[in-house]
Amino acid sequence: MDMEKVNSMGFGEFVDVFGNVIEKCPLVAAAVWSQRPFSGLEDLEKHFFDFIDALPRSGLEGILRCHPELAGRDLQQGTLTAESLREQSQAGLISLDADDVLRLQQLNALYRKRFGFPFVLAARLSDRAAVPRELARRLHCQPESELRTALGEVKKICHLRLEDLLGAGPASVEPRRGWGSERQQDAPQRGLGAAHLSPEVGSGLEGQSSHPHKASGDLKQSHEQ
Ligand SMILES: NC(=O)N[C@H]1NC(=O)NC1=O
Repeated sequence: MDMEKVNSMGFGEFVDVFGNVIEKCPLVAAAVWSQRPFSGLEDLEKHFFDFIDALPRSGLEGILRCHPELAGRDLQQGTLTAESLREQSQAGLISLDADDVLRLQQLNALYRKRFGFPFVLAARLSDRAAVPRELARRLHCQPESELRTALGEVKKICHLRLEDLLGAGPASVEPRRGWGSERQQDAPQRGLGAAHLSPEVGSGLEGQSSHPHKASGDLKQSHEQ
């Protein structure tokens, strides 16, 4: 999809296509539509980020609270959005054994209790070993810096989803200003999770979106890339 096409979209189509680049927050896309035309992906992305950055703290926390836990209840119940399912599967989180799921759920619960919002991490930039490690590390961070780190992850997820939608090729994530102070070294192996998917699990996932927005390429496709 090129920018000409994006700039020609009516409100409804734009929100249909971009409504989930911020997980379960189509309001952000609805607001960004008014800012068109966009000169390119970076410009489009900047409008999403500017909207987020202008939110009061309650709005920032609200955005974080719209995210499903990693390897959490939505995954067990099949109620993840298509995008989130794809990301969690790429990180290998859909094929954890029971002990690993339990450990992650315990860490997620501790994190939510401490900070009041779920642990958010760009799963596609991580893997099944790094996720619990990073979660355990961030549990000890100060609330204010943790809020910033989590929002930085929301922006990384947004960036990758926009790249998927705009066909910008294999998504790259260079650290950018405003993405928070999170470490990069725990997040090197994109796509690693595919290796952990059994064919049955992988093929069973494609129709599982609970979300009306288009998946950013189906799971199978992403495994074949
Ligand atoms: N909790 C959390 O980080 N969820 C998000 N991360 C990601 O990559 N996709 C999500 O839904």
